[in-house]
Parts: sequence; C-alpha cells; structure tokens
Amino acid sequence: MEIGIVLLNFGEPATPERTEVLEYLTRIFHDNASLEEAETEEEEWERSRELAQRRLPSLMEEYEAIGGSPLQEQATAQAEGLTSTLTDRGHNVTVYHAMQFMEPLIPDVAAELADEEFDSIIAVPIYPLCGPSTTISSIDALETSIDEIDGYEPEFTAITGWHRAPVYNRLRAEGITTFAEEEGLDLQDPETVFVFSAHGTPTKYLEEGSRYDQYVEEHAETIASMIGIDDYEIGYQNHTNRGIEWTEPETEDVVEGLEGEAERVVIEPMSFMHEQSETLVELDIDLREDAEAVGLDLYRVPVPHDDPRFPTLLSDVIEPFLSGFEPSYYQLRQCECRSEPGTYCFNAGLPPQQ
Ligand SMILES: C=CC1=C(C)c2cc3[nH]c(cc4nc(cc5[nH]c(cc1n2)c(C)c5CCC(=O)O)C(CCC(=O)O)=C4C)c(C)c3C=C
Ligand SMILES: [Fe+2]
Repeated sequence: MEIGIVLLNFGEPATPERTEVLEYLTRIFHDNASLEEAETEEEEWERSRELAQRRLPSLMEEYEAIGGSPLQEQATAQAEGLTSTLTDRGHNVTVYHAMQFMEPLIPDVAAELADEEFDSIIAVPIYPLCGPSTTISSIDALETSIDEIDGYEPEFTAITGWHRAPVYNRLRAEGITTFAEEEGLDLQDPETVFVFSAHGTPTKYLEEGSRYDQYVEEHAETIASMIGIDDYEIGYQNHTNRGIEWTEPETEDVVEGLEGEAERVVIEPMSFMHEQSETLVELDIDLREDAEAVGLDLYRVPVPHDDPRFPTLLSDVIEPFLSGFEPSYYQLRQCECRSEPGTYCFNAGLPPQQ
C-alpha cells in the first residue's frame, strides 16, 4: 500500500511582502469567520478582508523586524527528519508538509496526493495542544480537499492531540533545563518566575467544547513537575482583532503584574513547535520591552523544533497505522474533539469542559 503522510502547519510568509501577507491574513480571518455572525459567504469574505487590511501594517512590521518567518524552513526540515526516521524503520512512505494559510496550501498538496494515487493518507498537525482553529481546522481542510477530488477516495487517518506522548514531555522539559543551565538560571530561585506562554483562543471555542485550556493547564503542570518547580504562571498570547473574549490572563499582564515581585522571568512558549512571529517578535521583542519596563530580565526558552527526538516521537505516533497494530496499544483512541472515524489522539476520556 502506498502511504502519504501530511504534516500540517499554520504557515507564515518567508518574506515580508504586502500582497502575500494580506492574502495570508484574509485566509486566517475567513477560517475563523464563525466567531462572528455573517449572513452570507460574501459578507464573511468582506469582513475577513476588512480585518486583514486593519491588521496588515502591524503584522508587516513584525515580519520586517525578523526579515520574514523561518517557519517554512523548519517545517521542511521536520518533514525530512520524519522521512528519514520512517525509512530507517523500513517503512515506504512519502512525507509532505502543508500549510493552512500559506503555500504549500492544503488543497494544492491534496491535489499532489491524488496525482500520486496514494491509497492511504495520514494527517498529523504539528500543534502539540489540540485546538479548533489549528489542529481540527487543518485536518478538516485536508479531508475536505481530498473529498472534493473526483474519483479519489484514499483511506484517511488523522492524529490530533499528542502533548501527552512521553517523549514530547521529556524533550520539552530537557529543553528548559538545558537552557537554564546555559543561561546560569536557578529555576528554584524565588527571584525567578517561570511563565508558560500559550497561544490564546477565543472563549467561544471553549464554550463550543474545545478543551484547549485544559490541555494547556495539564501540560504546564506536568512539565513543572518534571523540571522540579512548584510555582509557575500561565499566560495567553491573544489576538484582539474582533473585540471578542479570549483566554485570560494575557502573558503581558502576567509579566507586568510581577513588578517588584521578582528579578527575572523565564518564558516557555508551550504552544509552538516552530520559531515564528509569536516567539521571535511577540516574546523576544515586545514582551521583553514590557518586562524591562517593570524592571525584569526576560529569558525565553527556545522552541525545540530541531530536537532529534522529535522525528522519533512523530514516527512512534504514526507507527500503529503503518505497521497495522491496534492504536489503543499506544494509548491512541478515537478523538473526542473531532468525531470523524479514523481520528485518533491521546486525550480521549478527559472530563467534559466545566
Ligand atoms: C505561525 C503563526 C501562528 C501560529 C503558529 C498560530 C497558532 C495558533 N493560533 C491559534 C488561534 C488563533 N489564531 C488566530 C489568528 C492569527 N494567528 C496568527 C499566527 C499564528 N497562530 C495570525 C497572524 C493571526 C491573524 C492575525 C492576528 O490576529 O495576529 C485566530 C483568529 C482570530 C480571529 O479570526 O479573530 C485564532 C482563533 C491557536 C490556538 C494556535 C495554537 C498554536
Ligand atoms: Fe494564531
């Protein structure tokens, strides 16, 4: 059987080019159009274009500050790492990477899969903490794009949340302790406050059943115990484009609230598997300025996008579907955030959102 694996990512422009950034933003806002009530598809597009125009100047500034995003390069390297690990294990697979909002776009990659006539497709979003606008939306986009291709009906498997995979927790925890050692930081020092910074989400998505905030909390608790700290803070990096409610507290408020309480903050960007504007600009430039303004030194843990254990982790997660053994043997069960059969994760069986 010919198998195609698709790693799914958010995407970001590699160069700060206005037209490209505007199209990118319009796609993102349209994908989240359900956050507001539009009567027609045309109204949804109009509103998305309006929001994109409004956000364009500040996002252009962010990309100009970092000379474009390195996300694409890192995602390509992750796909190559996975190919090599699976090939070493004796599997004959082709690994693609596709982006929700930037080339290579998901529908274009779906067309390539059809051209190659793969019998089976395995989708793996590279978002450790499963969320509706990222993990679920990217899988839906791939499955819909495949369904829309006439005469092409491969078997479709998707893997959603994998933050509970043991190797993932280990590599993340070691990333933090290695960084602390390199920087000469004592994480037990009462003058050092540890902050997990998660990408925020609109509370509407939580009310509709997403458990993203629970995943954030349980992952923070686990990593804190692995690195041996009792006290820590959680903050969310929110986008306030639509005047709707997002997860609280904001990372910025958490850090500013530490004025006079500590000498330094250590920030772990827990939602990301790539360095991109959210880490390189929002944390390294903007949050550092906020921290310094209240007398705190800021240290930001690097994202372990090139940790050599990451391709092993992804290969282990995919292995049941390649070798044909029962996914529940590896604790992979039918996903409850996405009910379509063939969707698996490590998060099934959690109590429902309060
Ligand atoms: C590479 C960049 C980005 C990653 C990775 C990313 C992850 C991520 N995003 C959400 C939830 C939302 N993000 C939304 C908008 C949005 N996200 C990015 C960039 C990344 N997000 C951009 C550039 C934008 C649009 C412009 C902006 O506000 O900056 C939205 C939609 C908001 C809306 O429509 O009003 C949601 C929802 C999560 C949970 C996440 C997890 C890793
Ligand atoms: Fe986002």
